[in-house]
Amino acid sequence: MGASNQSAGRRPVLALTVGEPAGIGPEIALRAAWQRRHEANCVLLGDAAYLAMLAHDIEPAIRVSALSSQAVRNAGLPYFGPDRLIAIDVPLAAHVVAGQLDHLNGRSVLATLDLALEGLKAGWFSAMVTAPLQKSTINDAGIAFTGHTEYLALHSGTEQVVMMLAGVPAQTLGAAAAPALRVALATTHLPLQQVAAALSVDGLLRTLTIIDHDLKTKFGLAAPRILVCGLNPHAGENGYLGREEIDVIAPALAAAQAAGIDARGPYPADTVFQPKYLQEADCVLAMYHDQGLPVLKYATFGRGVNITLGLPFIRTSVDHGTALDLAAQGLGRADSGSMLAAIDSALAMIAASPTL
Ligand SMILES: NC(=O)C1=CN([C@@H]2O[C@H](COP(=O)(O)OP(=O)(O)OC[C@H]3O[C@@H](n4cnc5c(N)ncnc54)[C@H](O)[C@@H]3O)[C@@H](O)[C@H]2O)C=CC1
Ligand SMILES: NCC(=O)COP(=O)(O)O
Repeated sequence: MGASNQSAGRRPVLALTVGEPAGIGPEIALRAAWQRRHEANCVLLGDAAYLAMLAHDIEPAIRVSALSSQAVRNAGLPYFGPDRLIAIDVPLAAHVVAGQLDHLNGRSVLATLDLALEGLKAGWFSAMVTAPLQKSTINDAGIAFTGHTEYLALHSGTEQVVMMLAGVPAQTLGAAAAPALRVALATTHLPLQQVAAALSVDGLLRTLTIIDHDLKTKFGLAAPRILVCGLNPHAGENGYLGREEIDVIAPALAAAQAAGIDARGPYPADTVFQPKYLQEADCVLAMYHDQGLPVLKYATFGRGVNITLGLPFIRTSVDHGTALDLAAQGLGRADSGSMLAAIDSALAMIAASPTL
């Protein structure tokens, strides 16, 4: 999957799904794609007429040319220069009111992901970058959906993937070779009550194997160092505050170490995010969503990137959601920084893994 469509000298082609139409996704996708038009050929996947209208309102200089998906299927994706953005039309069912969700548009949002998957398989795109969607709207449209991460795994036939967010913390911004904070998750969008039961020795070993493999192949790290959090307070306090560290996490770590993976722990989650530990690490593996992501967002919000490891193609995304509150206030409120970072990360990963 993901055969490269690059020719010498051409900009990498990225599929940009524009996300929930009533949120800030279409605006930040247009702004970021235009800002990076000399570095990447960002092909927007969304309602082309809506995107052209929005582009004009953002900045009249932004030109959007529409293509139908059938035309691309028939003749391939034509190469365009940086004087315009391309939108492959995925029509919406209902008129968009900024800030107001409409479940009638849920299927169209999902269809943009399907088109990106099709295009990655067909070699139209080298990577996909996703703007935020509203998970509840897709469920309201009658389709069970927990997130891009799970959907892309399922629809690319990938048994297990790993969600990882990365960003450069504010205090090291601007420093030469500032190290990124990377936080991966052992479980993704799961009710908290189900987290402990979802952890297993085999599952954690697979997670550590995917992180180790992808940090080597997509990030160019020769020997990734992974610090692993415990699940319970004080990493279980020798079993007095829970046994998952003893029964599940430590055996998974031993198996990973035996396989040559530099994974250490389990560390109490409330101590591992100190500079003393982080400077010895390339990634921290948290056991669940709200154990790891608040730390990452506190340190890097607005510049962070969400990356799905383990997929047979490159997928990056923003570190934030649909921000309906901002969308409702009109254009120009949302920060496109994370979308730019998601594009830049995808480009860096393409450069680090040209065979993908
Ligand atoms: N990759 C994705 O598709 C993601 C989707 N979501 C979805 O987004 C929806 C809303 O989630 P919330 O928890 O409300 O988080 P949110 O990130 O949409 O909003 C939280 C706060 O951050 C602000 N904010 C978010 N993005 C911003 C930006 N680019 N510039 C300036 N301010 C920004 C918002 O105005 C709000 O005050 C949910 O349905 C959630 O599932 C959430 C995270 C990622
Ligand atoms: N908090 C991260 C998040 O919700 C993103 O999920 P996904 O849609 O990228 O799977």
